[in-house]
Amino acid sequence: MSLLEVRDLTAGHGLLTAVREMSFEVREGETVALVGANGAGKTTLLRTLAGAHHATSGSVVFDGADVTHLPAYKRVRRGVALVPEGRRLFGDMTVEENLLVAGRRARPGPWTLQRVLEAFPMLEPLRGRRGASLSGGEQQATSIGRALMTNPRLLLVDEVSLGLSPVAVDAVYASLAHLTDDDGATLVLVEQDLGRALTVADRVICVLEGRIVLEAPSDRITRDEVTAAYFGVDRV
Ligand SMILES: Nc1ncnc2c1ncn2[C@@H]1O[C@H](COP(=O)(O)OP(=O)(O)OP(=O)(O)O)[C@@H](O)[C@H]1O
Repeated sequence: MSLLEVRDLTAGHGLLTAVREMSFEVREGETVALVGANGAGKTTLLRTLAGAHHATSGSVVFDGADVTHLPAYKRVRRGVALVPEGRRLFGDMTVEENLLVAGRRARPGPWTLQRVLEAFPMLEPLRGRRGASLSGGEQQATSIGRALMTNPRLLLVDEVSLGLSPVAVDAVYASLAHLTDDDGATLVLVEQDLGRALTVADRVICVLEGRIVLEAPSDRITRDEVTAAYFGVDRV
């Protein structure tokens, strides 16, 4: 059974429709990469799945229950966690405090402060550092760790690589691989780097102007085919 079922989902900003009648499913344990140019609607889609943005029409079914009209905090309790674009840490709070705050209303589950620090070894020496003083990669790790503290069944990660050095991207992906391989986590992530998306994801969904234009298992699609869909170019 699918963990997530998205049916004809539409969402927008005022008069602008950013997500147009999107339908797709995500199975438990699967990693799905959302790719598409800037402004294609990926962030609006993730925020709508998390309940941080209102759906105009269509539905979001999580673990068999319709959550379309549930606010974000209630979706968190059911196991949906969003790592937002820009990371949005509490800058004046330490890494440890950022993690503990997220854990306060957590679902019961395996993720504790200790476990997050084990999954992201780079955070252990930074426990007492303020969020605002961290590098981009350290902030991204803290932001993912914060989402894990809620014990999610579905982790939505926006712009994993944005603003990170190649070394930091590798470190963050190593931790994500650990989550999917060892813990069977279900991931939907936005990734601008197509090569990376095809490597880490089981399936790639390409979005163009708010619509899904290509959906395929990563091992049955070429980078050229994704690039063509990405730019809306028809290749014969
Ligand atoms: N707060 C907002 N107010 C008005 N329009 C918005 C807002 N956020 C996004 N949009 C518009 O909605 C459309 C989809 O944007 P969205 O951020 O979801 O795309 P994206 O694929 O995530 O792009 P990016 O990679 O730049 O984040 C764009 O046309 C964008 O300009």
